[in-house]
Amino acid sequence: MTVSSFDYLIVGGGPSGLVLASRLTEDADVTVCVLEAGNDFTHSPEIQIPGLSWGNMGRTDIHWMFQTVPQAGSGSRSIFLPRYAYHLSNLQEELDVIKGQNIGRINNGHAWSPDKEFDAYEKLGNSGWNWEEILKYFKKSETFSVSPEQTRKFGQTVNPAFHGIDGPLHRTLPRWTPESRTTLFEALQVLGVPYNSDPSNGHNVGGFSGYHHIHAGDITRSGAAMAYLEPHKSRANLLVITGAEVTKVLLQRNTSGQSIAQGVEYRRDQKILQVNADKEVILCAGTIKTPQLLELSGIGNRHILEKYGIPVLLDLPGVGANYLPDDHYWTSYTAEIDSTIETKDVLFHDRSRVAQEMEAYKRGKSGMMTVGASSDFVFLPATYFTPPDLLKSLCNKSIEADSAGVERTLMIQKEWLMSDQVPQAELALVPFYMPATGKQAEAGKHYVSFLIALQHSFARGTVHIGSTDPYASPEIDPKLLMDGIDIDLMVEAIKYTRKVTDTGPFKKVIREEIHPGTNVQNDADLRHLVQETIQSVYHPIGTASMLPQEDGGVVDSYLKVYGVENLRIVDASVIPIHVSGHPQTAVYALAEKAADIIKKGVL
Ligand SMILES: Cc1cc2nc3c(=O)[nH]c(=O)nc-3n(C[C@H](O)[C@H](O)[C@H](O)COP(=O)(O)OP(=O)(O)OC[C@H]3O[C@@H](n4cnc5c(N)ncnc54)[C@H](O)[C@@H]3O)c2cc1C
Repeated sequence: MTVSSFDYLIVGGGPSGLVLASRLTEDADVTVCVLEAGNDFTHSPEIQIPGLSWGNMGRTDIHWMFQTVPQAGSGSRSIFLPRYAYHLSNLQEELDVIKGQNIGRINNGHAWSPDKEFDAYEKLGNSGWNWEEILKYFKKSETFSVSPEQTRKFGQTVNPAFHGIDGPLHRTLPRWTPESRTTLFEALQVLGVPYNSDPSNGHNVGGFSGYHHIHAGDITRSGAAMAYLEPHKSRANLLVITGAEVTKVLLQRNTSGQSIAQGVEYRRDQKILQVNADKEVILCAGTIKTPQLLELSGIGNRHILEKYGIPVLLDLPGVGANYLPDDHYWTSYTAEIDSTIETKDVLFHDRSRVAQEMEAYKRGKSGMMTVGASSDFVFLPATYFTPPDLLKSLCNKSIEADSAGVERTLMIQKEWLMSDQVPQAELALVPFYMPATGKQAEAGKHYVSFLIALQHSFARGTVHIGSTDPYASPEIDPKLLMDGIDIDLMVEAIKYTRKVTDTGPFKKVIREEIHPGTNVQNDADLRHLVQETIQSVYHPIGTASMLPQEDGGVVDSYLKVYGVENLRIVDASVIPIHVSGHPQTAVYALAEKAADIIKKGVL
């Protein structure tokens, strides 16, 4: 067995792991080793070119192909829940129970969340975690660029109060927008939904064109690997080992009985190896794998560990417990539209058009390949799309909570339900055929779809080991739609989407509703449709929540695991409550702040 040692061992090269690796090795005297199960795809065109990113969906070499356990609340279906692996590049994709890998990961990381949502971290007992603080780190992570033409088109400038100008990650506005964007914003105006020219300023309600992690210069995707790792790969104090799957944290007890993390065990090329941490082991393995690693190492709910014969080093019932499955689980609306309106459907049916668009991308950095699937969004508080009586009755519903922390997050979410400043539903405009069920598009026809997603699901599930096999998937049970609130909100959000497409300018271009379909009208049918079609957008959090220990927390506000020395968690699993913006930007900010905490020497 080969053993070596570093100051910090980082388990997982996703966004959080790579931010930490880059920031900690700014000090040449500090040594860091990143162990990542996946491989490095940073420079492959499928990762780099925004328009090709969707083609990565389902690639087992890039993703951990997780699947949930069958969901009683959604037709006993298992929901596909991919996770990126080896985030040395930053992607986005999905699927079933093995792993794929990709170091770094790139997404539409959006900071679009209102100040109130981040302030909730502090309200839950995490001192120093609030909007002002998170904004500081958003800005540290970002270089935001807009051209004069984009300022004219989107009404947005670089406002240094809310945007960074020299951070590692590049963000910009889309170069190509679908024709249906204008139709959408006109219809919203008729309905009284405001246009929001900068949803990053702490107020994210309304319709807007989102900015993406794309380099404004060469229009390639800007993710953790490209932004945080590539420029520093040659640092003598940084080692990144890919294809290294960590199987457990090595813990010892000192003479006073305190558990101390000493290193990790990992598998690479069929060999089992060990590496030691002189200062800390930092878990950045993500919401699904971090709780699994803790449990396999003897940290977790005593009953679960005992069930699998794992010696209990620390009884910490919060591990794997506060699983907030998705802030954006979704169904869809799809309709055929007037064929004079240009959509991306051409890319699915016309090879010569694909070649033409690739050429436009290569030569002029223009056209459909400069953007991902969706660039235009509507963020709606429930007060915009839910009748007041229904809202009141949803707020009065009681939901079972298995810890004080969960109970408090649910209370906060109920307050947000009544707020006209906290969005509850996102409609993402998808300019092509994308129904949530598998009907086929007809070649030559043009379609518009909306991904209709909830932003603050009330579901609370679990992620626990289902065996002692470190290479097996943990049991993922999001308990989708079991809370009695989400399904009603979803039904109302679908009705509102129909209202948008039935309004003025949109109504004129709609030919036929394909999904849900004109035969699905009453609430009972819509509820059934939601149960049968709901999908994940792959934004899980919370399985190692930052909360007071007595409230079911796993880490304190310095991200240190309660009751263990030298073990920290810095990834999406510590986020205790969802924000309405897509989470990746929050993860970058979290990791930037964590790096400062560690550098300041908070042990
Ligand atoms: C398909 C898809 C699309 C998404 N789209 C968006 C989007 O558009 N916008 C957005 O904001 N968010 C998006 N997300 C969510 C976003 O990717 C996550 O919130 C974010 O990546 C979380 O970062 P993390 O560092 O916590 O964990 P992860 O990104 O999950 O990184 C964990 C890393 O640890 C590695 N790892 C895990 N276990 C081990 C082990 N035992 N040993 C070694 N390495 C290990 C993994 O391979 C992975 O590289 C998407 C996610 C997916 C899966």
